[in-house]
Amino acid sequence: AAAVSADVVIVGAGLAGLTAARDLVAAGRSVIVLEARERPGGRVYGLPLGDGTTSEGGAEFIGPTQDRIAALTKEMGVETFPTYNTGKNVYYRNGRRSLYATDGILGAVPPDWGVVDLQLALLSLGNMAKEVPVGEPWKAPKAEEWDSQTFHTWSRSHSLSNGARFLMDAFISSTLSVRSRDVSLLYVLNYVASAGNETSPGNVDRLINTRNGAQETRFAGGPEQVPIRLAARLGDRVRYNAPVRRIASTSAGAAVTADGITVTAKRVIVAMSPAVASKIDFTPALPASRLQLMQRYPMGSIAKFVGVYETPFWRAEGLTGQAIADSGVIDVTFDNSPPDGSRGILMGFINQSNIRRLDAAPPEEVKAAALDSFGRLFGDKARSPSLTAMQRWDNETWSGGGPVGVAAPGVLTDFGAALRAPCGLVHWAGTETSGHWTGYMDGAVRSGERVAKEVGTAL
Ligand SMILES: Cc1cc2nc3c(=O)[nH]c(=O)nc-3n(C[C@H](O)[C@H](O)[C@H](O)COP(=O)(O)OP(=O)(O)OC[C@H]3O[C@@H](n4cnc5c(N)ncnc54)[C@H](O)[C@@H]3O)c2cc1C
Repeated sequence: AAAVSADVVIVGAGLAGLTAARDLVAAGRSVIVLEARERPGGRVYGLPLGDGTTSEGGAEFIGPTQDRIAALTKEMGVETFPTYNTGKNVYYRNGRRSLYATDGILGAVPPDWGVVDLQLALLSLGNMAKEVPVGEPWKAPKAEEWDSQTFHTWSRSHSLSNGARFLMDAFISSTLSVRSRDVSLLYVLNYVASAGNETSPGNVDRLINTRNGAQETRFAGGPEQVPIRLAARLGDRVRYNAPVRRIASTSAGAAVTADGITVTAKRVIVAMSPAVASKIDFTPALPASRLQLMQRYPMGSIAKFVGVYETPFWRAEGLTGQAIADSGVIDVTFDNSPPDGSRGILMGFINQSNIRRLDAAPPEEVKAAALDSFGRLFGDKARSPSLTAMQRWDNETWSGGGPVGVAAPGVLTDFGAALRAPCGLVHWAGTETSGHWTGYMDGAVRSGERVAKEVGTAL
């Protein structure tokens, strides 16, 4: 095995690790990045369609106030374009398909019965989120109370109609890909609070909307162009196929052992979700707070399915390509066509419950179920794409699910501070550690910038 030494060794070449490497190199430090996969980007991935092109298989969109990923995108010379959003959205509920406009005051929320209840509940959610210090939800005055219940418990304490209940759960599954009973109310409040920047406080609308929200903008050539170009700039500082197995710290420094290479360094940055970091063997053992946090911060479950068509035919029918459904394996869709619309690509999310049910199903079975969903939502033409592809994040060893790690009741108040607190020579990054836009690419970049400063000061 090769033996290398550097000032800092970074574990993980996702956006967080690569950003930290960029900043440390700029500060004159020597850096080695060890990446388990054969590619950079982690949860940002160009899914091969089988004809030499790709579609967004993981992260896809950015939106207003996501300033740090926007700046990095510009720095890497990657172009962006607006998500296709002209026309009506499809709402499929109780076996009925209806169409709705999204330019009214409800934005992306379908006008179901009970939408007034829903708006009142969302309003109260927004007001509670204003009391949450971004990135430090455990310091909210009512942290104990809010972290003692799931989002499900809280939402049911409002006299919500069936439609409003469905949409409340859809809000959680479409943003976190967990069920609303899986996640603490405090976690959700922090997620809302984090959907902003230093000058514009977070709010629910910015999380869920396409126009003026987190789904507003896409990347020409896919967002993976950003980590690919950043990794290329870092050159042979980034080592692939190097899963880190062990991190040992002594008074002399740290030794990080990966398959095929050992790196000794003054400081270590672990840049990944807490659940994935828990696979690494740490010597001496991590403090209990951190070890236990890593046992309590599971990933959501999610897959993305795409179908390729000669044209984006739904556009000609006055549809955005966006849908919300209460049945079928696909519950949310988007138009993933290239910027010039030269062909049509429809993308469907397969949420936590649906992908879990299909856990052992062969790909053909998932494909048939997904095409059935597309057909119900967008008509028979949607049943016969020329190409299809699927990315099942739950099957990815080095992600363990997606899009983000979540916390059940009690975790943030009792263990949250361990998300970012350095442990000896080991520092933590990854979108889960971010204040603003935790869970998003922007949060990953922010965490990389924060940890580079932290380590720079410590060196
Ligand atoms: C389906 C899906 C849709 C999403 N949609 C969006 C979206 O539209 N917009 C948005 O902003 N965000 C979206 N996200 C979230 C976004 O992808 C993440 O927030 C972000 O990419 C996380 O970056 P990271 O660097 O923190 O972690 P990761 O990308 O997970 O990077 C961690 C890296 O560490 C590597 N690694 C893990 N273990 C080891 C080890 N032991 N040794 C060496 N390397 C290791 C992994 O291979 C990976 O490369 C989505 C995610 C998914 C899955």
